[in-house]
Formats: sequence, C-alpha cells, structure tokens
Amino acid sequence: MALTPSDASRLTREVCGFAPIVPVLVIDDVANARPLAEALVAGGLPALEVTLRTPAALPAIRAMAEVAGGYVGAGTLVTPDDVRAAKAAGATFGVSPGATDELLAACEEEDLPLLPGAATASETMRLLSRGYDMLKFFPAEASGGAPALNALAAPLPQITFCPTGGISPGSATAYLRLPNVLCAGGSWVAPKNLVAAKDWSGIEALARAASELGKTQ
Ligand SMILES: O=C(O)C(=O)C[C@H](O)[C@H](O)COP(=O)(O)O
Repeated sequence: MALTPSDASRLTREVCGFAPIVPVLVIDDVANARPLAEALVAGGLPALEVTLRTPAALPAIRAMAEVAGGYVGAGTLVTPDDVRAAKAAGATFGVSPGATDELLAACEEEDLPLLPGAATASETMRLLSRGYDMLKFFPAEASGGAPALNALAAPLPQITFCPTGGISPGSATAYLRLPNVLCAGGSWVAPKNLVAAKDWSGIEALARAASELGKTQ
C-alpha cells in the first residue's frame, strides 16, 4: 500500500514532536548502536536519525530498532536503493538532505515516511505541491540560520521544519522559538570521543540537556 505524502508528513510531524532535538548519528561500530540508543532514549530523545554514511549504519538501525521507546530513522537517503535498504533494516522514518522525484516515489512505495530536505522557497513550494508540509531545513546554518527560516514562515506558514546542519546547543534555541519549527537535528549529543570511550552516561547527560532546550525561553 502506498503512503500518501500528507500521511508521510503527518507521521514525520509526530516523530519530530517527541522532543526538541533529533540526534543525527554517524555509527562506525555496530557494537555501540544499542547502548548509544539506550542512552539517548533514557536522556529524553526518542527519535534517532542514523545516517547511511558508514557500513555499520544498516546493522546499527537493526540493533537500535529493538530499543524500547526509541523511533529509529535512516538519514542521508539519496537513492531509491537507500530507501529500500533502510526500510528492510527496520527504519520507521527517513530523512534526506534534499528531495528528488525518484526518492519521494520510493518512500511512498515502501511506506517509509520521509522528512525531505529543502533550503529555499522554491524547493519548499515544490515539496508542498506534492503534499509534503513537514520538511527538513538543510543546511540550516549555512543557508542563513534562524533568520532565513523565520523569513520563510511569513509567506509559507503552512510548512513546518526540522532545521539541521551546523546547529549547536547555543544556536538551537533561536530555531526552536520560531513558529514554523517543531524540532532541530544535531550531532552534538553523540560526539565521536564519547562514543569511542563508550561514555554512555555522558551521552545520556547531553541528551537530557538537549531535551530541555526551548522550554524556558
Ligand atoms: O545526512 C543527512 O541526511 C544530512 O542531511 C546531514 C545532517 O543533517 C548533518 O550532517 C547534521 O550534522 P551536524 O551539522 O553535525 O549537526
């Protein structure tokens, strides 16, 4: 059964509503996948994006999908083959830095709710005309940051974004205050040095701090 773009956006909107930050993860060693997911979920970040940038990514999605309370998605989806591999590994949603007709069609056919990427008004409008109204704003900081996204809210208030790319705990708040932002993506909650050291309590603490972002401002 094919997933409609509006259903896909409804589902990604739900996933993006769980917490203010979606960790963007690059996994080198599949042995770290499960404890990393457990630490992030325990810290209050249930939605996780595993980027398909390493050989360990697909087995990592498989391992993380078993963690109770987690919603594991696949990031860096570029081709229809990526979509099929992500779905087969158990990803419950997909994220792409952009969007192509082929990628959108594959996600619809595979029933994989996609958060497609856009950085301009025209890219946003093209996705809206196909039925997608929950998008990733990428690369967020390099595309003008929160002021650029705020400017898009004026003519296109019906679109909600998850800005990602270059966002830090310091800059996240400015995005989370915007009316057209539901959450932001960031890699800082799982830094390479803490993952290599298997410092799961350190990562849980970073996740807990990220889960509080946007609440008091
Ligand atoms: O892989 C993807 O699907 C992407 O679009 C790129 C990621 O969103 C950024 O690499 C986020 O990483 P940071 O900039 O370190 O927060």
